[in-house]
Order: sequence, then structure tokens, then C-alpha cells
Amino acid sequence: MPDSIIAKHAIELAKELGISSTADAIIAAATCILLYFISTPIYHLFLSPLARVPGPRLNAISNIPLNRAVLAGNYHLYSRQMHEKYGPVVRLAPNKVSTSNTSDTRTILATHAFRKSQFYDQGKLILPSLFSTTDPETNKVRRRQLGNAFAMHTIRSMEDLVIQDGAWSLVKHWRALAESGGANNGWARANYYQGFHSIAIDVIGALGFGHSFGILQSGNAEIISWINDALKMSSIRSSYPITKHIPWMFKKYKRGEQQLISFVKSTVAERRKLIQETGKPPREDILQRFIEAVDPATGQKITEDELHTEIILLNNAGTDTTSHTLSWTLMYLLHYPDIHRRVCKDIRSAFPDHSAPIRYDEAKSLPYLTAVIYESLRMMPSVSGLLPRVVPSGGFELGGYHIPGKSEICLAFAACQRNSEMWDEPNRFKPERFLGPHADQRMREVMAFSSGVRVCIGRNLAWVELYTVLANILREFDMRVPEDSEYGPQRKNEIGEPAEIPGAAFITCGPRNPKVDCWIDIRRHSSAV
Ligand code: HEM
Repeated sequence: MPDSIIAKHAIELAKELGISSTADAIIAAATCILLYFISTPIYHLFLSPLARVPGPRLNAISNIPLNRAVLAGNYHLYSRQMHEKYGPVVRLAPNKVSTSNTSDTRTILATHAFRKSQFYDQGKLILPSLFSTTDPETNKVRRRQLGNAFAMHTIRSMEDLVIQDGAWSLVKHWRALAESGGANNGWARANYYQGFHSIAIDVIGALGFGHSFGILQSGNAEIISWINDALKMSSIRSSYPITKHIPWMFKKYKRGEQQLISFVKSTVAERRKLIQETGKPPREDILQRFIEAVDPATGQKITEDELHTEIILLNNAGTDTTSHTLSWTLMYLLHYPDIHRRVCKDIRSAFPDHSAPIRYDEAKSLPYLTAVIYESLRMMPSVSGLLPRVVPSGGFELGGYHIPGKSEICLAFAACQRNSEMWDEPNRFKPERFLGPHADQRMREVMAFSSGVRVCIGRNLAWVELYTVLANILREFDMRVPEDSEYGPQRKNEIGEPAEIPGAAFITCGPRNPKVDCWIDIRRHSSAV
């Protein structure tokens, strides 16, 4: 409607209401605003279809408590505490609820009916990526275009690279470190978070950028800081989209994002140049599969902007997720020495020859190692940020509450996997739950990689990394928590279990203070020297 017509109608309305002076107009506007601020909370608290859903009253009227938890990196704890206090369905914000019920979560994830919310799109850098797109069609096309790059047979064909720049690189690095440990009765000190984080990025370098970044050896932190900046900025933009329009806000993170984009563009340009010069790809890796990506259903090729977007995503989705899982797994082993001893014994007796790396198939054949990894993924799923889905029109029955269309349901893998209705002693690290006749069923109930149509597309690569890194370092090294460590087997939490080191969840959840809490003493095991 043209502005002049709106103005005419406004004047007529003002006349009908008897508003003739500026003072009257100000009073009327103030009254409207006041009414709005009084009536909105009343609506959310008592009249909204979500009014019956349990949760704190403040959350029912405001997004602030939830946003504060998300921005402080506490969502993984916050959602668990909310569910422990209020039950399987909780109202987290005026328009958002969360569920800790695995079966409902699976139903929500099974199809594209529950779309990812705008929260994802707002975090985007160049274009919406395979991960962030809220549009089912874009996601389907992209998954068809890139699915082959992540298929198990493709990842297996790259296993040598994954081991060389991942597990074996870390073994060699720590061996050299252990040799320097003579002065301390053979024990040397290493930061395991830094080791895992470096190799996770080096593996993505090897597969997605044409060469390892060599971060483990050089400690070059540039690319790490760009990735961290991009991840933080994406999280901030998702909660506060306005920040992208204010150039001076979060300048450092925005600069990091731009550097990451330039780096990705130059990587692609370099690969294309090499192909042009030699007439063939220099190697078969994920970068090559991405460049050649075609949708087998329609023949649609990936565009240049889409390509850059997805390579950036490789860094964001494929590094912290894996390295955090490795860090949590090792932390649990260090905190539970009996479990640590048992898993090492299994690995060392199955693969006594230290001269060659243990490969994925070999490591995977060990039931106790498998149980340890699943238990770690259950206790601390590394993707534990806010993962909101939009309820389709028609609504959804969730745990006895009608959730109307357009509301959002936040997935809470961390809360699902510590739900006492599903898991016996949920807050205790107990790999045995994944052994025995019901092991397969229990493993299927772990949702750390999500499920359904938007299940993690990179999980095959993640599994190869998790198994090979853990099997090789646990075989090679004795490890213990340093004596001066604040956390370890001796420090118990309120239920008498070893306290976890504090975590921080910015979409992925990792150790909050790795430079303080993630040290270990290592030495080569007697069978390795
Ligand atoms: C232990 C390691 C990993 C864990 C626990 C994990 C977990 C997850 C989870 C829970 C999701 C769903 C997120 C959501 O719905 O919002 C997801 C999606 C995704 N993951 Fe992973 N991930 C891991 C490793 C990887 C790796 C190594 C890559 C790639 C190199 C990767 C790429 C992706 C992508 C592209 C998606 C988006 C899929 C879609 O929306 O269709 N992930 N991951």
C-alpha cells in the first residue's frame, strides 16, 4: 500500500479516536506501547498454546535466559539441568521448547517436515551450507552432490592420508616428546586437547585442502584462529542477527572469517591451476570430489560459491566435532583408571607390533574400545549447542503437550543421552552398557551424530579418525593425570563420580580451559620401546 494512503488512513483513525493534537498523539502512542509490554507477557504466560509446558516463568516471557546460556557456551549444561528439573518437555523461551525424549527426537529428525530454524541460516558466511540451509530441497541436492565424498568406500580409499596426518602423526610427535622425558623418570608432559585439535585440522587439510597444514609440528595457529573466529561469529550471528549489520561489533571474529574465505578461495584456485597444467587431478581427496560434485539425480553441478561454502564447512563441521570427542574420551579414560587399563590391555594384546599403525578395521574389531567410544559419545556428545527445528503447520504432540505450528523444538542430545528413563546411572561413565547381547540396540540409541534426513554426513570420516587415533595412542603410551592437576580420578562430583573438566558449547562442546585442564604425563609403554 502506498505511503500516502497509509497516512490518510492513519489521520482518519486518529480523528475517529479524537486525537487532534501532538500531545494526544504522544499519549496514545505511549499507551499502545505500555499495553503491548503488559499484554505480551500475559499472553505468553497464560494464553499461549505453550502456556501449559513446564519451565521457568522468565523463560516463558523472554528469550534472554536462553540466549545468555547459549552465548556463555553453557547450553549443554543448561538444557540438561532444565530437563532434570522440569521433565522431558521444557519451555526454554516464549516460542521454544526442548525435549529429552529420544523417540520424539528421532520422529522430529526422521523427515524434512521439521525444518532447521532461521537460527542456522543466520549463522551463514557466504551462502547457506549443507549444514546451515533451512531449505530441504537445497539440502537434498547438496547431500546428493557431496554424498560420494563422504561414503565409507571413499573415506577408506583415503585412510592412509587420515592415519598419516592424524593418528600416526600424533604418535610420532608424542614419541619425540616422550624421549625428552628422561629427567622425569621417563614421563613427559603433553597437552592432549592441543594434540587432537591439531591433527583433526591437519586431516581436514590433507583431505579438503590438498595438504596437511602441519599444525601439529609447527604449532601454526593462524588457520586455527580463523576457524575459531568463524565458529564464534556464526554462533553470535545466529542468536543476534543484528550484529552482522554493525561493522565495528566483533571485528576480530569478522576479520578471521574473511581470512578463512580468502584462504579457501585461493586453495580452490590453486587446485584448478594444477589440474589445468597437468591435465589431471594431483590426488584423489575430498577437495577433488567437491570440485567435481554433480547431483546424480539431475546432473546439477556445484557452483563456485557453493564450493567455497562447503569447503569452509569442512573446517567448521569436521574439526572441533572430532577433536572434542577425542578429548572427552581421553579425559574419561584418565578419570577412570580401571577402564583405561582394560582398554589398553585389549589393544596391546591384539596388536603387539608397534612398527605399523593400527588401521580402522582392526581397531573397530575391539568390542571394549568400541564401547568406550560410544560411552564417551553418550556422556558428552560433541554437538551440544542449540539445534532448533520448526514445528510444521498442524502442530505436534510432544510428551502430552500440543506444540503449535511455527513454534520451535530444540534438540538436546546431551539431555536425551543422560535421561534416567533411558539409561541406568546416566551420569556414570560405564562402557559395559555397550557390551553383551543388547549392545547393538544400545549403540543405536546414541544420537551423537543425530539421525534421520540431516544425520551427520561426515560420520564415516569421524569414525575412522576416532578409532585410529585412540587405538594407536593408547597402545603406544602410558598416560596419567599430572600430580598437580585440578581434575582427575580423585576429584569427585556430587554423585561421587570423577568430576568432568568444565566444558564450553558453541554449537560443539569442548573443554572450556584446555590450556589449564588438558595436560597429561606420557611415556612410551614398555612393549613399545
Ligand atoms: C565425532 C565427530 C562428529 C560428530 C559427533 C558430529 C555430529 C553431528 C551432528 C549431531 C549433526 C547434526 C547437527 C544438526 O542437525 O544441527 C551433524 C551434521 C553434520 N556433520 Fe557432523 N559430526 C562429527 C564429525 C563430522 C565430520 C568429520 C564432518 C565433515 C568432515 C561432519 C560434517 C557434518 C555436516 C556437513 C553436517 C550437516 C548435515 C546436514 O545438515 O545435512 N561432521 N554432525
